[in-house]
Amino acid sequence: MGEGIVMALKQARSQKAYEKALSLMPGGVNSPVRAFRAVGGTPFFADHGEGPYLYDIDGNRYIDYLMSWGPLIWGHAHPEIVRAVTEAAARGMSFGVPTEWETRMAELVISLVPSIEVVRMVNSGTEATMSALRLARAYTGRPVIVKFEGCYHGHADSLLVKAGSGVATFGLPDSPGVPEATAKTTLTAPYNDLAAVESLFAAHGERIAAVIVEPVAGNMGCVLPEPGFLAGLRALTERYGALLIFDEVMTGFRVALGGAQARFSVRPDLTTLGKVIGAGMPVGAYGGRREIMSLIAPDGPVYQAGTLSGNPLAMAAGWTSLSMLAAAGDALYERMERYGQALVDAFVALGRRKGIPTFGVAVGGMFGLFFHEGPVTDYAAAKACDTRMYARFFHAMLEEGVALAPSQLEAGFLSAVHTEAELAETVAALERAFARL
Ligand SMILES: Cc1ncc(COP(=O)(O)O)c(C=O)c1O
Ligand SMILES: NCC(=O)CCC(=O)O
Repeated sequence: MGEGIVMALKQARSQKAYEKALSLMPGGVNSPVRAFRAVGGTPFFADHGEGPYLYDIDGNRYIDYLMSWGPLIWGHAHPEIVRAVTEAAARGMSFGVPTEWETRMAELVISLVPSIEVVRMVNSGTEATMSALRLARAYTGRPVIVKFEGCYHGHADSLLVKAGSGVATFGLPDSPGVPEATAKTTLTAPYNDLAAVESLFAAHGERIAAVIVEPVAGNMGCVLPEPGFLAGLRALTERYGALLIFDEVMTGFRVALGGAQARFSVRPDLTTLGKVIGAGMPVGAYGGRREIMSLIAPDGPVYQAGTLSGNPLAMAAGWTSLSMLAAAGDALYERMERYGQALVDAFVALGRRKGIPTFGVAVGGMFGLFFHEGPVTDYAAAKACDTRMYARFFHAMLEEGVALAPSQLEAGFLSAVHTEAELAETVAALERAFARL
């Protein structure tokens, strides 16, 4: 560490908590990316959150841009959402018979997401993408899936191939335990490379069930689709009779109220949702054209089920959050993007001043900060970033009271409750952090 004021973090309690957790859980965590392996050091343990702030068990306060990896678009413990969940809980945690919450939620999701006519709730993004693939394979009668290098769609077998996020962070491009026969049914192409997808179709067109894509990639940092990329995928899938699946687990209700499909005006056949849809409760969903969704049991033969799917607490949280987003409208997304762009601009300018290559992207409530001269348009570029510099930067920012994702290959998230005050504080923190890099 160089010059500058270092506000040393108190860590004794988190360290103790982590040591105990390490003996009881793989890596001490319930999801690998929480273990800080990409940036080193001890993960801090959350005590509570309030609005844009996260407090750890040692009493440190952070302006939070991790936001539980995306779901918390209304910040921590938003009073309206807390009230909705508490009221629902008092009436019963789960019933195993339908509730009207589920219908209200379906109605709202369908009204907000342009391509969704019928929707099924599940409990995670992983379940959503896994189910959408099964449906696409059943609908087309074809086995093969096309995905993009560096995109992460959860941990279903078919999708753990050249995946981003923790899979990339930990260097596990092809996870042991995925049968070779399954991995072989997944073909990959570089993100933003339409010609590569065209070649895959030319060679395997009659066997390809679907192309699944993050319409803005958020699991190799934050990477925008180049103009024409999504529309090109739409045209190619149509030409070859394959389905186009937008994995909007991260982008849904985040890059625009109607998701990336609204923002970029491309209609997929199926959409997967997660994160924001549950406002912090475990929720995912998949939906699309009625004709395709009618194959799902009990209407059709494609089986997919869940004891806790459409859980009343989760629906109450999600419905309240989405209703508030609908009321806030486009202005909210414009404001979040303005804040994101201001962070990116400050990051890039500071890098330039110090001769450190920097690049960034802001889109709706999502942003990416790269130690790379840019542009970052695919996984090859994302992987070429200076991850050691990111690790130093991450810790410097933590010491300045700002929590970012603990890996270069992840996106950052804004919320509706981050204000000009947090923005100004974050820019000041960036300045002090860069002084120490
Ligand atoms: C685009 C995308 N799809 C799917 C998933 C998987 O969602 P979950 O972690 O809820 O299973 C994630 C994130 O984890 C994601 O970012
Ligand atoms: N961008 C990657 C994720 O959101 C994953 C979070 C997790 O696996 O815990």
